[in-house]
Amino acid sequence: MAMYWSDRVDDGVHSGARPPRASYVPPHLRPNSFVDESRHRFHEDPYAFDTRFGRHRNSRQLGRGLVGRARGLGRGRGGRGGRGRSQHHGFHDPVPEANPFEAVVEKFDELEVLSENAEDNEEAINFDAYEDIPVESSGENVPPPVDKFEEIDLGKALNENIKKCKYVKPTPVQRHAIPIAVAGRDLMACAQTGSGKTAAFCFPIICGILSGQSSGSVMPRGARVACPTGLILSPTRELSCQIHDEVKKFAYQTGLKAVVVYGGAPIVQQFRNIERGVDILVATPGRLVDMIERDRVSLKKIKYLALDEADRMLDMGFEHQIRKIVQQTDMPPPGSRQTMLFSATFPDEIQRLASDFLSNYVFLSVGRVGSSTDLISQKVEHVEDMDKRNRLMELLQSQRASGKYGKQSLTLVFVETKRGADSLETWLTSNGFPATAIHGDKVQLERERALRSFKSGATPIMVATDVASRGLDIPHVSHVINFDMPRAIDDYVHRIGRTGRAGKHGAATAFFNDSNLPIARALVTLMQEAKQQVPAWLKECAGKSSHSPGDGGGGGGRSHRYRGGSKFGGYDYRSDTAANVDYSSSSSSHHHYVDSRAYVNPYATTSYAAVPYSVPYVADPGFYATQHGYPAAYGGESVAANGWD
Ligand SMILES: Nc1ncnc2c1ncn2[C@@H]1O[C@H](COP(=O)(O)OP(=O)(O)OP(=O)(O)O)[C@@H](O)[C@H]1O
Repeated sequence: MAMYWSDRVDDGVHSGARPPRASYVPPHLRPNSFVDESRHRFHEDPYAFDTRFGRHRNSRQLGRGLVGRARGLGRGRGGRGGRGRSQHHGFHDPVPEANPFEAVVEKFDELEVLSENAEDNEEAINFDAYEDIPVESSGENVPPPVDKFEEIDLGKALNENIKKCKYVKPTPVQRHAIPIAVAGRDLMACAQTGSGKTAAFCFPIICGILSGQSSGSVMPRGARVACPTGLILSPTRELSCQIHDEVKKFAYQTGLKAVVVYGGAPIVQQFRNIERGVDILVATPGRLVDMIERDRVSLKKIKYLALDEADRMLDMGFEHQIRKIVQQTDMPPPGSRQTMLFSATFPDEIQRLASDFLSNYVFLSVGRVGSSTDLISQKVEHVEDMDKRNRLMELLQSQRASGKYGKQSLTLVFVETKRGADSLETWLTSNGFPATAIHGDKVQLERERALRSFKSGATPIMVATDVASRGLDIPHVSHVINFDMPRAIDDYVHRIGRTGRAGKHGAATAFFNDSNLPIARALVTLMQEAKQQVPAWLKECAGKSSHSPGDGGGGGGRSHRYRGGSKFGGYDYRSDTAANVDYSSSSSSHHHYVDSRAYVNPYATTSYAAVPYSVPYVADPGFYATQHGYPAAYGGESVAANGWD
């Protein structure tokens, strides 16, 4: 008998004789009814992308049975600081879905699937785009990479789900990270945005729990404390929900239970969800701490801990909570659990902090740490603040004129402040451009509504603060506009990474003026690495900014980790002999690959020694913040208030 998704994953099913109230359906569980049934076409970028990656798409329509869904009823009241009364809207509650892959079909239909037979799909996705990415791994006895999922013993059920997801072969980060993690090693992995890091930590957790026959999901009758075996932490509610959806797909029909808990949603409902048992808990840190303090979650059985957006999780906004969760609870210590840290950016001072949580770990970087993918066509324009709206309007008008506007071509506009987001949304809408906005002052229902409206194309423009900058995997985002530049280059990398994902192309436009000078140098370097054309005026700005006092020479909060010179992979801070003299022992190894072809670069280690812009590590948690310009706060808003959960 077919197993229904809602039967397996305990998401807070309304039980008992009373029929469930029709409830608000969060976007993560809702199939996209707006998706055009005609063939999706690869979007074209506004800046004449290289079209060599374009492939013919299969005309076969994948089945898209309508999935039962409930209609939203209540409207959360708006208001600052989440003061709006939050009725029970069934946040991320279960919706009777026939099968999680029904909704997934649309998502994966985005991918270049050429044939129903997975075996024939070798070139289904644009893996060519990743072929020349340098890969570096370091640590003791690093397990070698694989070329196919079948080379790793992931178990029958997971393998079937991987096929259903149309993951024909692993992306480079998966190729390297999964064997390392499946071998039980701790891992710090850095890979470019949109390159498949989620699966890289989900597969080993699912496979490990299944093979270990752990039974965290079974709670004794009357027990109220949930004891998950796997814990995945992420910085935002939306990202946690997205990861939860991914885990559910990958763990479909395995018997594993995945639950998500996050702030802004009714905790009582989430208690009910975890009471039904949980193997893999996906959480935002604040809500998890709350649950631990109320003795409703115990971490004593944790065998797998993954931090997505790990550098964000360990910087000043979250470090305290993460330390509390990882070091001040009953969670087994490093060595007794397996810890995996993933991000597209990994400043070396954060690497140092992170090593507190790891044991004999492997450092893996796919591409240079903090680099952006060259699938994104980047453009920087000099625009004064007072001209930004007009310029934005021009860009949107030209997109509309060329047909690159609408539900198949979404535009994400990043601004610095929440107030700025609201005001730009209003202005765009009143000028005939349907827009929505997402930021941390909106109640969760409004955030989800905004995201849903954007994803569906009902409002093909979304104005966002950094709350939407990391991790979100939204199909059809073809253009990211940095209306306000971020203060740190890493934030720029994550923001533009909302486009150009999974081998697709995207475009990013940044409005730059003198107030952004501190980021100029890092921006130029980043663009040059990604083979982008850098305007001469920007190079001049970079020349000026490199001499700015206090920026360490690189600007953008990155100078101290921007190790010039090496063309290979990333940077494991342990390679810095000054930082870790023991590391250069003969038992450790340092591998460089170009893609999966083993390539040993004899000069790599020494190349790191040439650190032109290095500044000393300061054991001061405020240091990283200072580098990111946080103490001055974003326009008077604290980092936490900026929307991080
Ligand atoms: N092996 C694969 N084959 C096909 N598609 C894949 C594969 N792995 C991942 N994807 C798809 O690629 C997209 C990006 O993956 P994911 O969100 O995990 O990227 P990421 O590296 O975590 O990005 P970010 O740094 O922005 O968080 C997703 O839509 C995912 O389903």
